[in-house]
Amino acid sequence: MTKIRIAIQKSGRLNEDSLKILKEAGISIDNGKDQLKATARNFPLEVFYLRNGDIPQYLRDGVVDIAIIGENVLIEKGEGITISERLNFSKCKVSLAIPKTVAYNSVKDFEGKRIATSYPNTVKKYLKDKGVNADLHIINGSVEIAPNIGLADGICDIVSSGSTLFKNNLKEVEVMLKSEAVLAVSPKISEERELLLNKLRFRLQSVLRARQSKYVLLNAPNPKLDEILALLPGMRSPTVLPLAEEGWSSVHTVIDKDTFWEVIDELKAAGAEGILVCPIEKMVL
Ligand SMILES: Nc1ncnc2c1ncn2[C@@H]1O[C@H](COP(=O)(O)OP(=O)(O)OP(=O)(O)O)[C@@H](O)[C@H]1O
Ligand SMILES: O=P(O)(O)OC[C@H]1O[C@H](OP(=O)(O)OP(=O)(O)O)[C@H](O)[C@@H]1O
Ligand SMILES: [Mg+2]
Repeated sequence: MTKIRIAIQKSGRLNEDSLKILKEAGISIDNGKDQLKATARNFPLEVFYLRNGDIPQYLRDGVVDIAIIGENVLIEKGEGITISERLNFSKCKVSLAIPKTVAYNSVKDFEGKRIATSYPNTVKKYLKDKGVNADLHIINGSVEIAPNIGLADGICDIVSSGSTLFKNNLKEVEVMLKSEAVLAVSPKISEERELLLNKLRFRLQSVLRARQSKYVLLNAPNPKLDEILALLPGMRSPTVLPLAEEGWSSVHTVIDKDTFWEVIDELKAAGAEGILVCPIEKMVL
C-alpha cells in the first residue's frame, strides 16, 4: 500500500508538538528516541526524523512528501515548497538586534555593519529591499553572543520571549518576519499521495479548530433568553433545550477560546447561571 512520507524534526523545539498534533489527529507512531524512521500503526504514513534545517532539501528532492517545519526555515531556503496548513505552534519572529547601549534610528544604521546570523538569505533580501549593504557573518548557533565577543555589530536571529536578547544585552530593532510551524508540501508529491495528504489535512484542520474552541453549556431564565442568545456565536446557532424546571432553558454552544472570558462575563451579567466550559476534542465542519 502507498504511504505518505512525512518529515518531522528529530529533536528540538518542534519535535514534541509535531508528534502531539499527529497523535491528536488519531495517528499512532512509535517514538523511539534513536529511530530515524517509523511507520504509523493506523494511517498509511511513514515518519522520517530529520534536522529542521535539512528538511527543505528533502522536500525539494521528493525524498519526503510533506513535513512539519518552521515557516522561517522555508522562507530562508524553501524555494518551490508550498505551505498547506499553518499549525499555530512554535510561534516566533526573525529579528535584527543590536547592543542595548547603541542608539538606533532606522534600518539604514546597518549600512556597512557586520551582522551575525544563521539566516543569510532572509537578511540579504530584507536589507536589499531597504537599499542597505551589510557584511554577513554566517554562524549556526549561539548567534546572540556575537556582538559581545566582537564578532559582529548586530545579529539576526529568532526571538520569542526576548529573554536570550535580554541576557546578552541586546535589543530588537527590526522584526523581519513572523513564523509558526507549518505543514509543507514537496513539489514532487504524487497524485496518489496527495489523496492521503488531503485526508491528513482534514484531520489536522479538525484538531486545530477544536484547539481554538470551547464547548459552553449554561442555564438561562426564559425571559433573558433572547439577550443571552444574542451574545453567543455557535457553529450554526446555539442549541436551546427546556430544563425540567419550568421557566428555564439550557443553552449549548461553541465559543472561540480567545474571546471566551469576555463572553462569559457578559453572559453572567445577562443572567446566565451554572456555566460549564468543556474542551473539544475534534471539530468537523
Ligand atoms: N525560542 C523559540 N520559540 C518559538 N519557536 C522557536 C524558538 N526557537 C526556534 N523556534 C522554531 O522552532 C524551529 C526549530 O528550532 P530548533 O532550535 O529546535 O532547531 P534548529 O536548531 O533551528 O534546527 P535543527 O533541527 O536543524 O537543529 C525554528 O526553525 C523556529 O521555527
Ligand atoms: O526569545 P527567546 O524566548 O529567548 O528565544 C530565542 C532563542 O531561542 C532559539 O534558540 P534555542 O533555545 O532553540 O537554542 P539553539 O540556538 O541551540 O537552537 C533562538 O535561536 C534564540 O536564541
Ligand atoms: Mg534553536
